[in-house]
Amino acid sequence: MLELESLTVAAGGFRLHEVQLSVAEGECHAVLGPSGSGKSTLLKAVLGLLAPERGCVRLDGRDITRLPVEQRGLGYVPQQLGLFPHLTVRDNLCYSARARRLPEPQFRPLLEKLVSVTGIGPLLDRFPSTLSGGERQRVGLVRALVSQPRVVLLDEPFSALHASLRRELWWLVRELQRQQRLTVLLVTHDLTEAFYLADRVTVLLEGRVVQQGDKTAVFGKPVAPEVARFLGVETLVPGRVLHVVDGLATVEVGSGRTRLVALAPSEPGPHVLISIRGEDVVLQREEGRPSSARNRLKARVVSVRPGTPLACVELDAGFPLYAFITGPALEELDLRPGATVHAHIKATAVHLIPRHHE
Ligand SMILES: Nc1ncnc2c1ncn2[C@@H]1O[C@H](COP(=O)(O)OP(=O)(O)OP(=O)(O)O)[C@@H](O)[C@H]1O
Repeated sequence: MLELESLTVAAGGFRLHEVQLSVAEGECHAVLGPSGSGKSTLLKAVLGLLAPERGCVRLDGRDITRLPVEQRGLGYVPQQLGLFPHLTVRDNLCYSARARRLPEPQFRPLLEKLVSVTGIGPLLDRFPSTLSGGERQRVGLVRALVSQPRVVLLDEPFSALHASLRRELWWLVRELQRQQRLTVLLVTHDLTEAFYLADRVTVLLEGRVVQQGDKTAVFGKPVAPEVARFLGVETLVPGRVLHVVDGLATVEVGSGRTRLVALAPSEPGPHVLISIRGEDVVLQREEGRPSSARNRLKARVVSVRPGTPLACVELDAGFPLYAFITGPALEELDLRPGATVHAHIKATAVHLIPRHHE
């Protein structure tokens, strides 16, 4: 298990504050946050490239905070991939395994498998400077995994790859996690990647942990408006809780003409921010179709933004509401600006973020 306790790190004028984080064996933990929030600084401190001001890093209960990088037993795929320019791809790949004195028969089968899955076989005799960004990323990933570290730190490892290869490598990482109980600490901008790969996530904003937990809970129930915005929640409107009965809250939206039913907020208090993910809004052209959704709103289409795989439909439901639907559904429903639709939203998909300042 990898544990960070009250880790405080300074990098120039920037400071990462009191980070508390633990990754269980075989688990993938994603650190998410906007550019400049301190994600790479966090990884560098775990790896030993930056000395923390306070706090500690433990691996299986052992304090490794002051150990040199090479003695920590961590695999690392940095953003700047750090491949040795004077070594061929093949020698780069074998370097860390040999440095860890792994006998060839022990890493050869895994190396061959990784080379084949990532498609870097034709690159083995080339030098890093001749590779494209995506090729370098694949080589960097294979190099980190082939030395069979128990914990691997990945800093935006798939960002230069096209979508299909990226997904294939997600599969690979997941498979290695299952087979070898590989523990992964992943830094990414890509929310889909985090959702696919991670078991738990930490959201960093301006050097502080603002939310941490199971990925479904964090994505579904952001604790603060900034987290909701960062996690791509489209609908965020102020509301007022009118009453709570049996765990269900009735909320007045915006100016008060529309009401929604939601799960009760985590803290009492009337003022909330209502957060609804676009994927959770189901659209119908005709009224009266059976539905288990507690919220059924008549709305007008304001605009349609095509996209792959989901289009974004902006609606006026008495408040600005955004729905994500697939291309075929968009055609089937023939949604154009001005059209009337019915938006169905389950109470469990309406999340209320407490607001303290009113
Ligand atoms: N050595 C340094 N000197 C000065 N500022 C630094 C130094 N290292 C990092 N910073 C600053 O610290 C902040 C956090 O940097 P960091 O690389 O950790 O962010 P990040 O969340 O990984 O960003 P990105 O997603 O853009 O990679 C940034 O504002 C960066 O400019």
